[in-house]
Amino acid sequence: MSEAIKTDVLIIGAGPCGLFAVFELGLLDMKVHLVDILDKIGGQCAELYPEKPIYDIPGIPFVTGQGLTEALLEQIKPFNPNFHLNEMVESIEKIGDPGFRVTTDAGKVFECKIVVVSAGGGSFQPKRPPVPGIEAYENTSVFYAVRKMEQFRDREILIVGGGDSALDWTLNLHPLAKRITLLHRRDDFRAAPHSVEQMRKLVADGKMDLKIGQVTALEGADGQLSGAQVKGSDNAMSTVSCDTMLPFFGLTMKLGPVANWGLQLENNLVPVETASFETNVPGIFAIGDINTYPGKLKLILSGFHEGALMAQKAHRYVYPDKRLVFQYTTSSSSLQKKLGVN
Ligand SMILES: Cc1cc2nc3c(=O)[nH]c(=O)nc-3n(C[C@H](O)[C@H](O)[C@H](O)COP(=O)(O)OP(=O)(O)OC[C@H]3O[C@@H](n4cnc5c(N)ncnc54)[C@H](O)[C@@H]3O)c2cc1C
Repeated sequence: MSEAIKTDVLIIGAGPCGLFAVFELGLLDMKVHLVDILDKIGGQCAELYPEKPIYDIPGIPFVTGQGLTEALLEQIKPFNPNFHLNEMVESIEKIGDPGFRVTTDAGKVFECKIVVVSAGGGSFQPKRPPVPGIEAYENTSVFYAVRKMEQFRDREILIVGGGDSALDWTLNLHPLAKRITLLHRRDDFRAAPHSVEQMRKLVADGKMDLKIGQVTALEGADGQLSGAQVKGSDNAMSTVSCDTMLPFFGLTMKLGPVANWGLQLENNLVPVETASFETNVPGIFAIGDINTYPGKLKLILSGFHEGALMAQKAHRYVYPDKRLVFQYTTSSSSLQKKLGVN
């Protein structure tokens, strides 16, 4: 087990509500680390609708999902939060009163006084392609994410999909792979046009292969892939030689390990009381889409409000001897100093 990272607050989920919580906690002098299973910051806004407009963020008539994420990141810059992406929080263990040891699937350990669960609808998990027996190859020859590129050096890789992930990994892994074949069900890609252009140039130069069709079966033994049978758009069958397959079929949200943390659950949501958004476990708070209470609206603005009230109660745990004085950012020189604006 690695040495524990010590922090005041560990936030699970770097969606908009987790991000704004960093601001509210930072104003009250609490240091934060955030963990997210995604490879990017912004939760649903960045993953599901980066280019769609949001019209109901108070005071901002129009902003895209990605635009909001970038604005939140700019706002929390003075507090220098630490992000741990591509990692899923698996377990939370009570070690103090309050005090918690939090462990990720990458073996990273945090020791913190407060946990804030801002896990949205749960963890984003990859969709499994409908190929019989694929489970037997998962994590040995079939991978749904690239955590370390080096792992794929000199591999004969079949990348399946037509979106940004499929195209980005085709281009990124191309220099170190033995050979890359990109397979998509039609010769039309949803990915950024520039990436598609680069991929087509590599194909034209004979540096990689492009196939149109769908995987119908896998060939290999003991979890080691040797090829994939492909049905072409003309129904002709062929075999693509490969030792590794990377399917990128999008993500779906599943509650995941949140269910195992000793938190009360109601229809896969975490009930909280509305003065501080604390859960049934003192010191663990839940904000944003993951929580439930009478009248809850799954809106970003609700999560912002929840984060502000959560920080007030969290302060009592982190600084039990300090009295909190309510202050406005417009008029408090101490808050402005923390924001680096005076
Ligand atoms: C298409 C669409 C349009 C929308 N439009 C609007 C709108 O106009 N206005 C509005 O207010 N809202 C809108 N919403 C809803 C809004 O996006 C959500 O309310 C908001 O994203 C919730 O934020 P959050 O931070 O609570 O959770 P999320 O954004 O869901 O982020 C949660 C994060 O937690 C991570 N996570 C979960 N479990 C774990 C774990 N165990 N370990 C590590 N990480 C974990 C997930 O990977 C995820 O990144 C829209 C949603 C969709 C899908």
